[in-house]
Amino acid sequence: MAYQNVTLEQKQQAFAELREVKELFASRGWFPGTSGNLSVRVGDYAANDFQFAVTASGKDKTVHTPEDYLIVDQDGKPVEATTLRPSAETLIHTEIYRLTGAGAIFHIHSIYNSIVSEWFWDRKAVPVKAVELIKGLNIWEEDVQIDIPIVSNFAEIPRIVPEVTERLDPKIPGILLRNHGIYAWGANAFEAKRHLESFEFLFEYVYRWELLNGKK
Ligand SMILES: CSC[C@@H](O)[C@@H](O)C(=O)COP(=O)(O)O
Ligand SMILES: [Zn+2]
Repeated sequence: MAYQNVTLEQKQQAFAELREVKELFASRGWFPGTSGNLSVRVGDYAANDFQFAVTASGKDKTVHTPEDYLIVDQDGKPVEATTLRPSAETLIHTEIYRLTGAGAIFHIHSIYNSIVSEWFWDRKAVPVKAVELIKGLNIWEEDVQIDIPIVSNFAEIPRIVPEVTERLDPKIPGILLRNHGIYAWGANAFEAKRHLESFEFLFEYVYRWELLNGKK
């Protein structure tokens, strides 16, 4: 099927949305050393007619330039001739869109998400029990325990994708890469941001809890 290319208006709107999120996350120190990447979907998931706007690879995400974003297709390939390279991790975005129908996907590296992903690697998931911010993930059961999946962090991104396919839990809007960072998503940028903030709160909570208790 031939996909409709996004219109100029859709593209400008998607880039403006990414810019706003990028600026906020940068102010929190969430893009150290050019790490992190962001995307928003443009078009209709149900009709399988969409593309997405994604951050260009290797850019300093604490500044704004005219070369910060580009539009890619569902295989992660630029839809227009450009010298920009999409994020090196675009294939993870394509797989998350395919599996979830999300409207936005945000990836950041933080000390807390990196440490807990390594600390709980033997379980392949970070367990979190009965912390109020679990509700920020739209999970409302009382005293619930959630397990946030962790996948391997291979240098070759295509090797990570099958683990994402296998381990992604439709109830949990995020997945950790071991000693690397978190991918969080939502129906739109507002929800993806709420999920990411909730995850980061939970990771700091778990880290401090483990430290207090001194054991797994
Ligand atoms: C420079 S450290 C981070 C990268 O290796 C990568 O993990 C990352 O998050 C950013 O890659 P990018 O290609 O800029 O989207
Ligand atoms: Zn990364």
